[in-house]
Amino acid sequence: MSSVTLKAACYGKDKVRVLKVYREGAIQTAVELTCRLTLEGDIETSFTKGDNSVVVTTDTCKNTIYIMAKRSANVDNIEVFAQEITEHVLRQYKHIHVAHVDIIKHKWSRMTIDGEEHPHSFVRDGEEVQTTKVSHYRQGDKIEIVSGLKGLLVLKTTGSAFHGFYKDEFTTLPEVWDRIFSTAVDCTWTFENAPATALRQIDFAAIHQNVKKVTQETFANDDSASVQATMYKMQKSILEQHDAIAEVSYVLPNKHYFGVDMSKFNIDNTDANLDVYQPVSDPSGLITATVARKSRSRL
Ligand SMILES: O=c1[nH]c(=O)c2[nH]c(=O)[nH]c2[nH]1
Repeated sequence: MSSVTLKAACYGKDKVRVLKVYREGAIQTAVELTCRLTLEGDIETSFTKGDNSVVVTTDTCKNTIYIMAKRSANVDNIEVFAQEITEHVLRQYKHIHVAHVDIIKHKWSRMTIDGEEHPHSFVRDGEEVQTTKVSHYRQGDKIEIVSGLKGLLVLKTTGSAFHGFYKDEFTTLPEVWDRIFSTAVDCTWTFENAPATALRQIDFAAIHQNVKKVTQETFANDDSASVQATMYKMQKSILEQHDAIAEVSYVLPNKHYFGVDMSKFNIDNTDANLDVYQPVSDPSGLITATVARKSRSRL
């Protein structure tokens, strides 16, 4: 008898890149995605016995993504497109019990030419991407959706302080009442469990747009005591505005900008005269938190 056991297994195709063009008369729209489809189920024997009869090939996973993209009117709506793929997989392959679809949507914004939106030309105006991970379980037809925005680079030149922190013999950081605050926003939000039919009704695009708006508004308007405190305000606001969201996580690097020391040149670049900074690519601070609703039973 074997002394080992297959504890978990999952496989599929990653980095499947798709561009779908929607044509409505002269107006065209470009949607570019990077997709991953991975499967779980009665696939143990493919690992333990070399039995490929249970393997829906990773090549088929790739083809599934392309064919679903061909058929779908929702490629732009990544949470819905992902659910279309998971539904197909669970319907088609009875021995597959969980289908995971991860999608990254790249930015193609319509060009404005001579003040007019161009019908078929687009520009990558920022590296920010939209993401989703949809996990669809055959048991109970349960669908978990985690969506996100990543790579949104922001900076403010005042309205950020950091003082009153814990000090000991290792502390050298000076307290500041006015500093640069810059971060690359990585935010994910998990949807409340709901029947598959209800999940299809959620306006995912509107939620994405509003999470971005709240993130930017809070970043800009908050008199920041720390990255931690500003982040929590973003999370609280998102949960207050969206009943469909169960929890929100942020990963925010604190991209440091330090004043350049010009004392050797007899130039004052401190306090009220501080206006030349050195951006420091590393190390950076890293602040993360997840905020969820208090369970109703504890209210
Ligand atoms: O907003 C901040 N939070 C920290 O925890 C921290 N630590 C640090 O050195 N600078 C900062 N800034």
